[in-house]
Amino acid sequence: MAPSLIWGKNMRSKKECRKEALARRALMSAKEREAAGRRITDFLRDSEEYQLAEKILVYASYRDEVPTYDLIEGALREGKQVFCPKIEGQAGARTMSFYRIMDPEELQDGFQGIPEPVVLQGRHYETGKNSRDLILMPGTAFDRQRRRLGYGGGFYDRFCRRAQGAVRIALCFDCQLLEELPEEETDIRPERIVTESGWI
Ligand SMILES: Nc1nc2c(c(=O)[nH]1)N(C=O)[C@@H](CNc1ccc(C(=O)N[C@@H](CCC(=O)O)C(=O)O)cc1)CN2
Ligand SMILES: Nc1ncnc2c1ncn2[C@@H]1O[C@H](COP(=O)(O)OP(=O)(O)OP(=O)(O)O)[C@@H](O)[C@H]1O
Repeated sequence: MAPSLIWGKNMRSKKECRKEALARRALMSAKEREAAGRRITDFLRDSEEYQLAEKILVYASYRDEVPTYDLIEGALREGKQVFCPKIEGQAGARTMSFYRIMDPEELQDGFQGIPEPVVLQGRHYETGKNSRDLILMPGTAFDRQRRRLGYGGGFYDRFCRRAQGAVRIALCFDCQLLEELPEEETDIRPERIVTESGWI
């Protein structure tokens, strides 16, 4: 069955939008990325959502994504519980779970070379009553209506549906913002987006 699309006139495909935003992100220098990452981290730390959250579900950044290692270390130092995503299951039936880490060294290269948490007893994040838990979402492209595209796995869309009570904030460089993204009914928008220029 074809997915139901809320498709405007002349709207570009998700694939094209991803490609454009990723190409723009790749043009940032390491220095620019680092400086922008620091500003994003500072904005986030100042937010009520971050300060109130006891549990933070955060992607472990890889390649040229908005860096999250300072955030992870800071949150651990402050005594927050930090969980990172892991892709589990065989092709065709992959799902995303989160596992608690106590130290960034507990992350090891996993799915597609992304750093993932080691699976240990008692570390699994349970979706259910998740009020005040904070999900920090990665993404490839965003727009000002807070539409979001990831790498195309649908992992965050599926996970966020199960973690209804949690607050969703996406981390994004300014250059990843496009005019208007296509959206499917299953896409879940973050409640806020933070870039190096501030909040959307
Ligand atoms: N740092 C980080 N961790 C994360 C995510 C993320 O976006 N960033 N994810 C967010 O979901 C999940 C991993 N999702 C991924 C989904 C697809 C591909 C990927 O490489 N896809 C192939 C082609 C896919 C296709 O054929 O459609 C590619 O891009 O070449 C990578 C990661 C969980 N962990
Ligand atoms: N809750 C869901 N139930 C069933 N299928 C879904 C759900 N969410 C997304 N999908 C499907 O998964 C596929 C990939 O979705 P999409 O292109 O939106 O991923 P993405 O948002 O880029 O990736 P991610 O969420 O992993 O960052 C699409 O075919 C979409 O219809």
